[in-house]
Amino acid sequence: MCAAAAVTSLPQCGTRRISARPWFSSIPIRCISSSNANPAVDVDIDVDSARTTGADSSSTSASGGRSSSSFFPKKNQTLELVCESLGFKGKGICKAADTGFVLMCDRALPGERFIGRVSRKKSPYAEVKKLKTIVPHDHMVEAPCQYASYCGGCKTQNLSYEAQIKYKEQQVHDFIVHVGKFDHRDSKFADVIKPIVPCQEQYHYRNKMEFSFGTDKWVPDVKEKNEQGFALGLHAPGLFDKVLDVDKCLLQSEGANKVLAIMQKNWRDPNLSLSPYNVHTHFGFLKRLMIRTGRNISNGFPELMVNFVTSSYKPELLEPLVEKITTIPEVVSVMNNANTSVGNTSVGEQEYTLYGKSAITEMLRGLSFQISANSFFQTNTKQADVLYEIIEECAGLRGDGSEIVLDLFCGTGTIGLTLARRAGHIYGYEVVPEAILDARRNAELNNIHNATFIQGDLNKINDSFGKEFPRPDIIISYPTRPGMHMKLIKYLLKVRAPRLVYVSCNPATCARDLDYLCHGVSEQGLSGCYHLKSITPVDMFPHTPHIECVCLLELA
Ligand SMILES: C[S@@+](CC[C@H](N)C(=O)[O-])C[C@H]1O[C@@H](n2cnc3c(N)ncnc32)[C@H](O)[C@@H]1O
Repeated sequence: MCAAAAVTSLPQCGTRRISARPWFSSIPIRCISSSNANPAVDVDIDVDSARTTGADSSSTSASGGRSSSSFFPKKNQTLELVCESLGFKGKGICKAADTGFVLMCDRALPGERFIGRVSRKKSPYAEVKKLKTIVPHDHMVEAPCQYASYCGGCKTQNLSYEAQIKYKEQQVHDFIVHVGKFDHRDSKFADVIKPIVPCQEQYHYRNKMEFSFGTDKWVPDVKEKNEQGFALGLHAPGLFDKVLDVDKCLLQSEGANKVLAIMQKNWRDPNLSLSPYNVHTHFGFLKRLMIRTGRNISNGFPELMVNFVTSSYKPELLEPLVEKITTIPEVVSVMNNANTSVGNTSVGEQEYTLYGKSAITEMLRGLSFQISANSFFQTNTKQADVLYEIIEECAGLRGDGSEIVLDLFCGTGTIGLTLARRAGHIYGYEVVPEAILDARRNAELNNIHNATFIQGDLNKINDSFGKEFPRPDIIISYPTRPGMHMKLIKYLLKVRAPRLVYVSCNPATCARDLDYLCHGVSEQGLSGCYHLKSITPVDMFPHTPHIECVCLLELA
């Protein structure tokens, strides 16, 4: 078995794209030659050798005992399958009996035996839609949310939390081995991958939810044309124009649910003449409802911001709703982002305060942060505290005020500011100008004077990057899901900061970037210069497939 995935040409973005091939977590793989590889998919796995996987041989399939290379199911073919594990994006990984051919099924959970129909062929695997469960999955629990089985948000609510985190931990391990090319047979490997840090609060942990208004109410399992009617809720999975009407979401705070309930009771009242925005005709007024939960920094009580995203500015139309929702004492801010564009964005061209303050506050690691309607802020505050504590431990600042910290992808400056107390100076880098303004404001709010925030695109850096600040002793890098651009990898390998803390929200691109930093990038003539000291998976979002990781790298 080869633990390495194939390396092919670098696409334009400058880094290998990682295809979401989650099944490799549990099956033997072999390298594919770069000449055979799809140039758009730079890390790929051939499942040819998957015959020995131990897929449940008692399940029937159309394979007839052939190898996976000769077996390829037809579109619409029905198969009886057993889900073996959970992969990337939370899809269930199944294998056709005898062949090991991989089929992925949304919402299939480990241990579940089911009938599935092949919906999509995507060599070298296929996607399956579940038709009927024959034997339920292992570690089954009752999902407390009535929408859990079809809302796109919580895919694993009816899988015990212990099992959820076990599969997340497994995924990180497998990406590190198969994409990152770290040798799991190495005696030190077991110490490098730390146990996943679970989330103490598995419900009501989100401090921000965005609901859509829609003209097409989505009723699950009704094909194509759905029940007509207006809806306020969450987009049906994969359907931008259909909205699942929800009156409660168990991931948001109790206060936010009170707001949602009042909205549901009132917004359709014909006397208010409110219309949801139609994404096809572009008529209609109400686009989105965003509810944010923060905390009053003087008394610690929750405070709520409600943000209406509308297609025009007509405060008189919103007034009756504002009156109703402000009867909830926690509501301290009602905002209106008016957006005339046809795009699906919640950021308005103009922002108006309809009631109270224009920003709410929150505490993180003892610091206060201002959160305005469109500010980026970690969505699980309590677990962000835990994540930042791990980051701080990894950063290992001496605390003598001498060290320079570079906080890449700094957002509103939260990580850097929490480290500033023990650092000489913090330099934060971020592409969104508003986030930089928030970061500067947050520094002021906390009386922090040793932090500088610089706006810039880290995908477009050149050789002069790094001239604005002294050589860093510690670099924190927390990119978005695509991971780091090759230009940034080159900079990191050139500047050789003694300590690098890589925080990731995508274990696939995380593993790729760790491979670059530790083993080099042969196509670019770059040698790796780091040792992976530890990787700590952190569960920030129970019931969803998301996983964060904090990786500590030290100069080799
Ligand atoms: C995962 S968030 C981390 C934010 C922050 N460090 C925190 O802990 O809350 C990633 C951040 O990277 C920023 N970002 C995305 N692409 C970027 C780019 N090309 N250059 C600089 N910043 C970027 C995003 O705007 C976002 O604030």
